[in-house]
Amino acid sequence: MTENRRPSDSKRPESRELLLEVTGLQKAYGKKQALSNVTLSLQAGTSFGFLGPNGAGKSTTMKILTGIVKADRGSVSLFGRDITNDIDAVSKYIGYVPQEITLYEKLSAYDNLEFFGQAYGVHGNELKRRIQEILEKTGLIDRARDEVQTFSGGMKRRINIAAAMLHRPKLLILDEPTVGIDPQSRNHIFEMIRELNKDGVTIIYSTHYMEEVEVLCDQVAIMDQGTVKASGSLGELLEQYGRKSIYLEAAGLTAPPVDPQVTQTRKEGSGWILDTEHVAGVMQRLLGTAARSQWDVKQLEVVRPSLESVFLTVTGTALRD
Ligand SMILES: Nc1ncnc2c1ncn2[C@@H]1O[C@H](COP(=O)(O)OP(=O)(O)OP(=O)(O)O)[C@@H](O)[C@H]1O
Repeated sequence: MTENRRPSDSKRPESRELLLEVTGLQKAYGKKQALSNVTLSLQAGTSFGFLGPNGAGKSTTMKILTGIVKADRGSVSLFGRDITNDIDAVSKYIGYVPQEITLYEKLSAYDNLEFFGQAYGVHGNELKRRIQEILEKTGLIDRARDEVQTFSGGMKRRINIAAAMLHRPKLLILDEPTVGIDPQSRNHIFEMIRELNKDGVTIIYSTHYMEEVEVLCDQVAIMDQGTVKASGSLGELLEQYGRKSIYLEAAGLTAPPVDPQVTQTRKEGSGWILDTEHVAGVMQRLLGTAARSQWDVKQLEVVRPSLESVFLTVTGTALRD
């Protein structure tokens, strides 16, 4: 994992322009209802994490946003304009990095970028300049003339992201871009995304890795079984759904202490996790009991709510199930 930098909550969404509005999307593949009702809105400049297990419907939603898949119902508008059947607006304003790498293996990185740039309507010296600039951001400028088939999966992915950026889209959609790639490429990809976002590009980033959302995104939607179960800033989700708990480890404590304000307990390592909405009161009573009962306390601390616990509360299952 790269450095633990989290985008600040000070980028208040309400001060931004509404970029994307998705309302009531439904999609079935035969009998399989992939999306039952997807509604979300996105402010310009957001780095938006789309979190959910395999099969939740993330890719289908992204494909509808990019016009690759047609929704059975619902609408998508960009800057207030309905883009459901407006392929020109989609290709002008949106860059899409699909889950599968789409590059020509026998072409060099440079030639691939030239091809995709032209396909997006960028030509001549302007295209050359943008390719040079984007290659520098990928960290692969030294490999520009090498065939893509000699690249690692992560290097290909970096070029794939670059290809989606040459027409300078306002919104970049990335579908699980770090699956199966090396840590070095992952760090590069994170840096590329952060830099793009800093330059004002809105990001939609789909993943089933919570830690990626935690370090990369300021807004999150949790998706499960074809709907958005919860969305908001990371801080809002942690506040609303995160389980607050206390970790207690004491020598010889073979069962968790009983407290009326502890809702759930579970073993973790050599100690116990005690979930509670009343951290201060429970903590105080635990300290009292520990002193009276002469527990040999090794560790007693408040555990910060995690996105993992938010996911558990919202969906009823752990993401890694
Ligand atoms: N072309 C298709 N034909 C039939 N079923 C499909 C098709 N594409 C997706 N599905 C089904 O629709 C549901 C949602 O899939 P989708 O790929 O959108 O989920 P996801 O959250 O992106 O998952 P993953 O992380 O595996 O990509 C799944 O049950 C999937 O099997």
